Amino acid sequence: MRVRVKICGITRPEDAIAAVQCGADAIGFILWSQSERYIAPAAVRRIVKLLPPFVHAVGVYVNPDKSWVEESCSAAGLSLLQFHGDESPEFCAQFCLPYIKAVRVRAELDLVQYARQHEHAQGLLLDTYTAGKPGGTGQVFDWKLIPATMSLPWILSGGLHPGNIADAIKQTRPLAIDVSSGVESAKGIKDVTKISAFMQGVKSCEDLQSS
Ligand SMILES: O=C(O)c1ccccc1NCC(=O)[C@H](O)[C@H](O)COP(=O)(O)O
Repeated sequence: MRVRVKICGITRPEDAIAAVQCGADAIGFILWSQSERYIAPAAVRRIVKLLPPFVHAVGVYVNPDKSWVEESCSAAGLSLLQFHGDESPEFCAQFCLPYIKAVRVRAELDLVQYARQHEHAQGLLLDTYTAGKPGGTGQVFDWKLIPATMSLPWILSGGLHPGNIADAIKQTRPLAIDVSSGVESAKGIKDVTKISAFMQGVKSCEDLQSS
């Protein structure tokens, strides 16, 4: 099966269109107002209307109020939720959309146990731990910390870019990958040349993926 790709931190329609034309499977929108990549739900909705069917519109939240998720996910027209903070499994599972749970990988965290706790998640998004920054850091974590087996599908994230994506896929064999900083020219502004080079890197691993 080919590796699925989510391009996160989209704020402009033209970047969403470029990502989809390059083969992205999911587009991520940061619905956490403290991010430089924040986008308001009404603006998300305008972009979502441009997406073809079967491309996921993912809303990214960090320790949100229940009411904010309810209000924004319906206003934005999301198809998938991504919780990127310390949300409990019960909190994440209470909405009418499927969710993925982001986890910031560090040696002292038991990912196998974490996956078991989030049994209702569609998958775990493995991201880099940086104190004080929930996500979108552009930093890589130590891929050796990924367990050989987990009870949930997982998505590789954190510091991926055109120059390391092929190695990342070869070394970790992820189901899916997620990128933000590595395909940007500035925070929230994507660079089509970088998106295209990133997707070429993914495609260069296709033989490996189907073997
Ligand atoms: O991108 C942000 O600003 C952000 C802020 C708060 C929580 C999550 C955020 N991004 C979520 C993502 O899914 C990013 O793509 C992921 O953290 C990887 O980012 P990067 O290392 O920049 O590729």
